Amino acid sequence: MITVTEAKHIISNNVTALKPVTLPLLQARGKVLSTDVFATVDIPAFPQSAMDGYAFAYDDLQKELVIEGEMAAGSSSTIELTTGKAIRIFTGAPVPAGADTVVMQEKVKAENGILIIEDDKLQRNSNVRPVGSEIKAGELALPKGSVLTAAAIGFLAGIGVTKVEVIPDPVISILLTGNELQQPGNPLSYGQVYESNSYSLTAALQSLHLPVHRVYKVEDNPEVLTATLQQALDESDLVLLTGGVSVGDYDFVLQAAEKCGVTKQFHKIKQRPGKPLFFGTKDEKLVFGLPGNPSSVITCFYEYVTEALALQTKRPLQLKAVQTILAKDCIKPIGLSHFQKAYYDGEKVLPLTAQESYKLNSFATANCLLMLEGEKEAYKTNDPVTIHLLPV
Ligand SMILES: Nc1nc2c(c(=O)[nH]1)N[C@H]1C(S)=C(S)[C@@H](COP(=O)(O)OP(=O)(O)OC[C@H]3O[C@@H](n4cnc5c(N)ncnc54)[C@H](O)[C@@H]3O)O[C@H]1N2
Ligand code: MOO
Repeated sequence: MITVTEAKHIISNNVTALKPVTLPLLQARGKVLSTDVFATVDIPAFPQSAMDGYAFAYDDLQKELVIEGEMAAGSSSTIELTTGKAIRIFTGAPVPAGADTVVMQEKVKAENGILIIEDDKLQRNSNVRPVGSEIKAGELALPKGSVLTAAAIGFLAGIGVTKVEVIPDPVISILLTGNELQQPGNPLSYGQVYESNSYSLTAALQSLHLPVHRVYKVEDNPEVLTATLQQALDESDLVLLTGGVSVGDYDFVLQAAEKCGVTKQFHKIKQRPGKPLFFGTKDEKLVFGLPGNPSSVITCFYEYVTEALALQTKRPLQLKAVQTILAKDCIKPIGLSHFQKAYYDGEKVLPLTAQESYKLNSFATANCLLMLEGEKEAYKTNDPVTIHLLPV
């Protein structure tokens, strides 16, 4: 069995970023640019008024100015202001040639077509946005590797970009194994359990803004599992299997993966929950065999699958680590790393009850995983510890 750190190293050494695709701007939110984006035009493309008011030539500041004409936003008029004149102007409108300064309408008296300026702070070029002051044609707008936030999308639209080259979302399939699984909403027959792993995985992916391509449900039959895994691999960049990775007579995931040409990278980690976690690769495609217990599935997703997703997408998808202190004494199993469901109040972390891997009841109220690693077994109140914050 390998350690948590070794398992994470194996993942980082075996996952490559997905091939870039070109997408319409609005489909690229949250994705990472795979090329630099340059501006092709000056923005603003014309000297632009930043206020509703009057445009004039600063050299005329001391003169009595005659108001003549009007420039609204969107005006294509190319009139030129002559000396001694001011023009009514609105925010976003082109400042006409001959004018270089705009005074806010709150700081003037405009009577009988004559403008009297009452603004002692006014300077040459006040309230005029120069051509290219947001960005100039040919300048770098956003470098390769930028995450496209809402503001980045708006910025690119604002410089006229309509498409971008980005690292796409991976195509993710979930493959559930187990004859005992029953869909929630149906009555449970004796021996059945409600299928919950596809729900927690789909929701965890949703919180990372990643869609699920398809959920397959397979009975514990090696031929059917192999054929279904093959189909899922053909369609996907990442396959998440749940259940069937342990040593039972009905645990067929490892042999199905081998038959599909998946190279085993690791199986079994010195940890709880999720000891029999499997990770394999087929070319650039990834396969995780998540141990079926509901708490093992979601813990392994957060601790390992997010690492792989971060490498496939170049997005910061891993859980955020925080150093804190324990709110009470706790123990962990000898020789295993323990990811405990816990609650962090901003000052201390409280390990919760129900740490067994078949239970989700305290996980449902946890907001972090408490990482108890290495050989130490007993921890005391106020001991320093690391936690991983769970996304909502
Ligand atoms: N002899 C041994 N037995 C087990 C070992 C071991 O080392 N030696 N390891 C145990 C550990 S630890 C884990 S974790 C589990 C993992 O087993 P599998 O991955 O093979 O999972 P299953 O046996 O298929 O299922 C385990 C458990 O989870 C329930 N389950 C499965 N899928 C779902 C689902 N979609 N929704 C809800 N619940 C699900 C399933 O009914 C079982 O109760 O192996 C231990 N055994
Ligand atoms: O690894 Mo298993 O999750 O301890 O039950």
